[in-house]
Amino acid sequence: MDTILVVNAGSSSVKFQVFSVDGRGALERQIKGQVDGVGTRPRMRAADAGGGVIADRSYPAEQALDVSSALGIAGTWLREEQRIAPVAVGHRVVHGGPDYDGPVLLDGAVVSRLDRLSPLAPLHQPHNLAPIRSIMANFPDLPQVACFDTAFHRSHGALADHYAIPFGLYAEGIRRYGFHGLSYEYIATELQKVAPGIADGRVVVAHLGSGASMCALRKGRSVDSTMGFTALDGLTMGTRPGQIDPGVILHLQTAKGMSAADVQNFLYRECGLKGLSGISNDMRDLVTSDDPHAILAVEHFVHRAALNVAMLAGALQGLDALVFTAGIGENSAHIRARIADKLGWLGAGVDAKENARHATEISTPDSRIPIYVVPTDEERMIARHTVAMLANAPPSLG
Ligand SMILES: Nc1ncnc2c1ncn2[C@@H]1O[C@H](COP(=O)(O)OP(=O)(O)O)[C@@H](O)[C@H]1O
Ligand SMILES: CC(=O)OP(=O)(O)O
Ligand SMILES: [Mg+2]
Repeated sequence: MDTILVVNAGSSSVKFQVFSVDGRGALERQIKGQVDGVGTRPRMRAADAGGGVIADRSYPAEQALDVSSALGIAGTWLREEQRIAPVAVGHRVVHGGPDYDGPVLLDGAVVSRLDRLSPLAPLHQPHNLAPIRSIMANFPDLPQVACFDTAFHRSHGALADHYAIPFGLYAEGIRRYGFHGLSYEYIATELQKVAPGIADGRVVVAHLGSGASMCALRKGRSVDSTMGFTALDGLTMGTRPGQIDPGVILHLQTAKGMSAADVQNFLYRECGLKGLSGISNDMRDLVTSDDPHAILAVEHFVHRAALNVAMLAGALQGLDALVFTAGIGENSAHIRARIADKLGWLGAGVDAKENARHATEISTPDSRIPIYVVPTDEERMIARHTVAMLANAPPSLG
């Protein structure tokens, strides 16, 4: 049986999965792992097909100071200890720019083109491309497929896609792309199974992780999202501010003499939960803290999330369901309850018991809006795209 490796480098973690694929293209997960706590408490964990732990290792912070080192840890373990020999590798690549509305088979020219988008996703794109280059150098015949966060949002209409800036800049690629599209695409397919009654309705999906965004789905397609040209806009995030008046940036440059590089570092690494709390970018550290700055940071996250649900409900002209997913959305009953509480005026209500056990449906029977928790699986989505790409490009299989 063939094996597919999937690599998903996020802003604070490296996730990977190994799938077996049978002759009909059906996928079965063999290994699921991640290296997280990058720069703070690096830890690699991996489980086998049955969910049994096959690795759980902690590393000194200086051994995984950045996502590249985390990629090295995962790669060495997969190669040397698990002896993985995949027939193809699927990668999450955050930014596809205006050129890509679907997955692409990678070669040197495509990688160069994607590299030009690195300034638009400095926390992700370089880490997405690093393993592609390294695999290309060491295994030049191994097919590699890039799957983009932006692709699923290409269904947006002009109103969602344009900024109110001179029209010609759109053709130069200055658009509201949206991100986390692989997660939303997966959730859209999952909803057909777990909540078929609402899967074709108007759904806001809240992908709340280290990077956080929301997507307005209508009939399973993205019609709007809180992120735009880059993954900076929208919600309060771990280290990114979310929505911010561009005047603040101008002020930082003119009054405080910050360079473009300073501002980039500030916006991607020093803001959000980390900047507000002065304590941590990790929601787990903040929800358990009674420090007033931590309390403000959590309240800000909740407030902005609730405002954005209402904004996207406006884009959808109604709301048939709200779905929570990703690290915070799947694991923090506390944050879910607080966001839902702020949506009480819309008729949203959370059942404390169902929420505490992370049930699929956590709303009360009389909630006007059904609320779901659906674990995302960007890697499985990437594996599906990779298998489909190989089926359409059989020569690469060899
Ligand atoms: N039990 C929990 N309570 C609160 N936050 C959590 C919990 N588990 C995970 N998280 C949050 O999830 C975030 C990671 O989410 P994830 O979707 O994996 O992010 P990314 O893909 O951007 O690295 C962590 O930063 C952490 O704050
Ligand atoms: C686009 C983005 O912010 O991704 P992540 O949440 O994985 O950092
Ligand atoms: Mg992620």
